[in-house]
Amino acid sequence: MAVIELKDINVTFKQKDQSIVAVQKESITVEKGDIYGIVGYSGAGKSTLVRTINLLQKPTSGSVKVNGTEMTTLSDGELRERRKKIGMIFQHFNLMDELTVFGNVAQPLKHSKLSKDEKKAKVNHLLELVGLDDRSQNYPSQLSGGQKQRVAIARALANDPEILISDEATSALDPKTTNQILEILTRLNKELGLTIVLITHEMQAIKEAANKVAVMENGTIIERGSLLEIFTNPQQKLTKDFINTATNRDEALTKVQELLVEKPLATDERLVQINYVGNDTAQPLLSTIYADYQVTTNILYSNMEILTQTPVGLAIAIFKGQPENTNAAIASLIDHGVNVTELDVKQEEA
Ligand SMILES: Nc1ncnc2c1ncn2[C@@H]1O[C@H](COP(=O)(O)OP(=O)(O)OP(=O)(O)O)[C@@H](O)[C@H]1O
Repeated sequence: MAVIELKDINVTFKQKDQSIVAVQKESITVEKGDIYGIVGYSGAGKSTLVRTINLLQKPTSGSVKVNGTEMTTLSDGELRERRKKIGMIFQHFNLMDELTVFGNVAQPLKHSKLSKDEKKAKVNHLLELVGLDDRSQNYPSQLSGGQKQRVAIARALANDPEILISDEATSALDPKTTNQILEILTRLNKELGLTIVLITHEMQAIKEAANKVAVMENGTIIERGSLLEIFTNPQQKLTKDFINTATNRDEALTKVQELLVEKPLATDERLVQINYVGNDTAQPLLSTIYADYQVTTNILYSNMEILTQTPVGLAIAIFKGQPENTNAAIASLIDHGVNVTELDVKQEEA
């Protein structure tokens, strides 16, 4: 079931002497239970597009449906009610410094019909959900960045939202804390059936949490698909760049290239990148190419990820053998569904 349907969204910001097109005729559908990642560099239009979901940003034109209701034509009162069901978290947490952790989480419940005791129980339950029940009387200044973001998550859940929008929520955090936050979001997605839209400039974060991905550039989505599709068969250069960073392939290739300056390839050696998906890992196949073609494999780097329950592997290796044998070995690997790309020793390939 589609929970969010953005259709033909345009957002243009008019300034004195120019207009900035932030989102250009873009559509996106988010199904219930998705963790939908939107990745792109700063200025791509991610926040602007996503802020149209709760009309924090009014689209210049286009339709915004949440659970089938057109949001752009609601009265102010109706919109206020609907917005309560769409929680948001941000890069800089946006907590109120003068309120305790408890006070911050209780803030959205100020006008709710719950009794004082019910509110208290609810806030304590939310703090338990994010593992901060022992810090309820602290002030934000007494917390780490990761803890502040956990308070922000608890606050975003106060009105039992169906949708959580995470706008660069992990961008100010170190990698370990980022993973803790992403684990919390993944758990809330599973346990509460929370639909999450995750905006980030880091494909790594998408890889950890999302099941669907859209890549955005210059106000448009240039590529979209399931996490597995995007990681195993990216089409656009920008998508490939993001993935190469997220799988540490870029870093590994730079090291390999440095190594090859010291010890260049022999004439019967070739540098290759091997990609495979699924359970029949490339490993046994690489041993068969020695038996069948007398081509030896020297693996310089390898990385395996489990993406939505599917193993996805990447290796950088040197094949050594007679040229015609190496060609036949590569053809055989490709026949078996293993993707083999010859790498330029000096320069990065697109
Ligand atoms: N209120 C505004 N007035 C004018 N221009 C704006 C406004 N908000 C965003 N823009 C412009 O719209 C474009 C898209 O910005 P947006 O914030 O959506 O990008 P983003 O991909 O979310 O990047 P970031 O993560 O840096 O916020 C940018 O060129 C930005 O300068």
